[in-house]
Amino acid sequence: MFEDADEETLAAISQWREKPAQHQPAWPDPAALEDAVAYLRSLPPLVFAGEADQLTSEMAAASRGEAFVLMGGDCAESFADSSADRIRARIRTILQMAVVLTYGASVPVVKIGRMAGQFAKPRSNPLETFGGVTLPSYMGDAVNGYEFTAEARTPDPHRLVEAYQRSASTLNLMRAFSTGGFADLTAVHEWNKGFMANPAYARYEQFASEIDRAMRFMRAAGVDMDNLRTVDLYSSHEALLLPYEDAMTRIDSRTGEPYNTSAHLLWIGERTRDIGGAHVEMLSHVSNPIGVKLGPTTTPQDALALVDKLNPEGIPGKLTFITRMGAGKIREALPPLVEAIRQDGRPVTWVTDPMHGNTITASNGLKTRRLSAIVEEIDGFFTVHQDLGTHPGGIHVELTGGDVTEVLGGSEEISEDGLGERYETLVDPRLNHQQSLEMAFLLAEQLRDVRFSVWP
Ligand SMILES: O=C[C@H](O)[C@H](O)COP(=O)(O)O
Ligand SMILES: C=C(OP(=O)(O)O)C(=O)O
Ligand SMILES: [Mn+2]
Repeated sequence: MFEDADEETLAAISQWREKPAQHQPAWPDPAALEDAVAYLRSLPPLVFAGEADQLTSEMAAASRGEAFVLMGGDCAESFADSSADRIRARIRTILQMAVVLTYGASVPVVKIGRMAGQFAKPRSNPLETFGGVTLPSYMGDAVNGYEFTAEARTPDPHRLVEAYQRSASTLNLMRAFSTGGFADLTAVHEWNKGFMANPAYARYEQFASEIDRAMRFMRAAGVDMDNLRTVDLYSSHEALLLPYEDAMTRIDSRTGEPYNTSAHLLWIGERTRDIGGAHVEMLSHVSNPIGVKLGPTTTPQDALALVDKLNPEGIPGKLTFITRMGAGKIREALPPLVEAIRQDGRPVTWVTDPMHGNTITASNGLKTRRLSAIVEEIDGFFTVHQDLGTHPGGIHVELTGGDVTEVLGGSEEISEDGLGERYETLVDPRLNHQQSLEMAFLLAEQLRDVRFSVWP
């Protein structure tokens, strides 16, 4: 399925080594890093080239307004939370949201987990000081431990191998859950009815009962519900750790093209999207669908340079811009980028990340976000695309399947005082299960007003 690269291809893939690489851990033992990378190179791919191609074509549909993308998962996955129960809860949340969004948009929802590999984080500060002691910041379980001790915080390359293993077992469960009956539309709909049983969500009752009627109609009209028992669920993560991503880059024997086999879709973070940097160089050589986070300082020239580098031929679905502007900035910051890309003509899939531009510090010092700001950024994203006649292609969110208290607001209001109760995230605050579903209902109401291009 995958074969050895010829010299020319290898040389092309390796060009990232000549470029400046931001946000790489200071590995104390380079020989141990090399050993871990050599071992990873000998391990099988986690995803297959044909699956990545399938996702490219689905991202292309989203760029044309014929599908809507839902990407979601932890800010930072952890080894401890890659248990069956936690993975199942996250997948269940994504599936429940997807049903609501599918009804709202009346187009297929492309489901992508921010999981099975989201184990590395860029940090604002490489060092953290606590009680007079300064140590390396936590950079994700693929690099170091969260515990504030010198031992845990020292980057350890064995963690790269564990990240691969955890990714493999997570992906195995994702595949099992998406095809083994867990994703059955009828069952997912029943879970949503369970959510709606809480009077806190009474304002979504009408929408939920419309979905219920649609389900009854499908059954009455003779739709074979047995055909609606499986879904496609893709994996994605930020391609941050270059040696790991390089080790997972393999040659597809069908086409001779390199693919990053650590996930279906890889994205480049806001902090590493420098056009002359190693991350952009690395992903310019693989055939997967690629995302790039774009913050409010992005210029139209930056966006066009990324298209030139990452999708010079304008392959539909190949390049997704994940904008994370902030609720107060998106209405000014996004239009010039969308205009420039439209004039250029090469297709881009536009996705909104309404989380990372809306991070605040609560009075008790915890990092948080307001659900109202998240919803406001989504609203700005839709408004900009509606005004320009372009397609809002999807949403990228940080969420978890559990009942955490990390994001403020929601109908089961989480206040600043309640934040500390179950604040479990290792890096950024995530929507809990209920807030995720509530956001899906709010978004679905908005999607109903969007004119998707498959509609007559
Ligand atoms: O998503 C992650 C964070 O926004 C990023 O890693 C920076 O976090 P920090 O400011 O806590 O370092
Ligand atoms: C670090 C992240 O985002 P960004 O690169 O947009 O800041 C993230 O998605 O967790
Ligand atoms: Mn984050």
